[in-house]
Amino acid sequence: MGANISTEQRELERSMAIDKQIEADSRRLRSEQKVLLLGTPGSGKSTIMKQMKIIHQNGYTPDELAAFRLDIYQNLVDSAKDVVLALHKLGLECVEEINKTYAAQILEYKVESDPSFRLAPDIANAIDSLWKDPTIAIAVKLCSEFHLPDSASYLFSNVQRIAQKDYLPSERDVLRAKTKTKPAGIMEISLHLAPCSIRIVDVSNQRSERKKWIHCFEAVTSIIFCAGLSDYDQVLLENKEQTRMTESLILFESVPSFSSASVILFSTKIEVLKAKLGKAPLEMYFPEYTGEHDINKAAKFIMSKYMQANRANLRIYSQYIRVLLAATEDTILQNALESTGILRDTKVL
Ligand SMILES: Nc1nc2c(ncn2[C@@H]2O[C@H](COP(=O)(O)OP(=O)(O)OP(=O)(O)O)[C@@H](O)[C@H]2O)c(=O)[nH]1
Ligand SMILES: [Mg+2]
Repeated sequence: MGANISTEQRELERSMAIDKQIEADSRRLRSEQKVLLLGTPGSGKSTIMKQMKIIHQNGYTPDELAAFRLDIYQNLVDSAKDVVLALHKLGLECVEEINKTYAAQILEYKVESDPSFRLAPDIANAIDSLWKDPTIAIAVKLCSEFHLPDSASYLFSNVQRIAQKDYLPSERDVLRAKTKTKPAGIMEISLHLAPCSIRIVDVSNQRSERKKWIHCFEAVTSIIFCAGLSDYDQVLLENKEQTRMTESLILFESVPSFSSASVILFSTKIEVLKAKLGKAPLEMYFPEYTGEHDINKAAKFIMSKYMQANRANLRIYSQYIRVLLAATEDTILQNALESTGILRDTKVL
């Protein structure tokens, strides 16, 4: 009899524990917001994830920072190779004779995948010298077909620090690097911001393999759509007829076919737009644009193109106005999410 009571008692306790767990789970699910980052490749989705980690999760540990070392070397060397190839393509020659030799060296150089690999001081000097060649400054300023990768000038300016033997990437370096993600890789970050939890999902390689990641839309509360403001003059490698902005607008227009969640339209790369307006006037691409080099007018105009693409009348919260207030590019990278309040002000969600 005693044994029976204790069995019943155990059953009851188990059942109560299960009920408690179900209740806790459903409370958690009710209060959990799932946010999906959407946007064309290079529009800044992973940079937002990194920002979240820095702002809300105490940033990166030294081991985590060290894990970015090879990516940063790779970004630096790839950007230098891009510069050399762009000079060749445009028929531009370096002013300094030595830089012609350095250019050849850069094209030959390979970053190895071994974690103990360190950037050779010779190659750092070659990149440093090439970057300072007067031809580059002229091409950057005047040549609309000379596209530097977004973080190239930052990485080139820091090349000697990056090439130090004991180099440990800083958080700023991490934000500037394009990290190699697995094809169709899905990254998630969970933030506990009372009174609710927010799970942000970043799906890389959204240009292809849509079938594989479309399930990420299930139960999505909001979508953060990243719109690169500087994309208007850049053609796609895959399709020379289309600019990155056209591709982005097409993706934005297709959102309602797979989700009815509210959309936060988040503009990125404002400082890249600012640097570009002089040499690639917006009116060359959109004759109806009349704002000349005014950064506020240009950003507003580009965002209006997205608003026009919102044919299904999604609920859109545009975030560019406050982002525009940030003056320098570093402030933008560091403050973009804080200033927009996307995650601090849960009412936005
Ligand atoms: N200057 C500047 N660079 C930015 C900004 N946002 C992103 N970047 C840079 O743009 C590059 C691409 O950004 P990512 O965040 O990797 O782009 P993504 O949307 O995740 O790209 P995929 O993973 O290929 O889909 C990186 O080098 C970033 O540092 C911005 O607001 N300003
Ligand atoms: Mg990414």
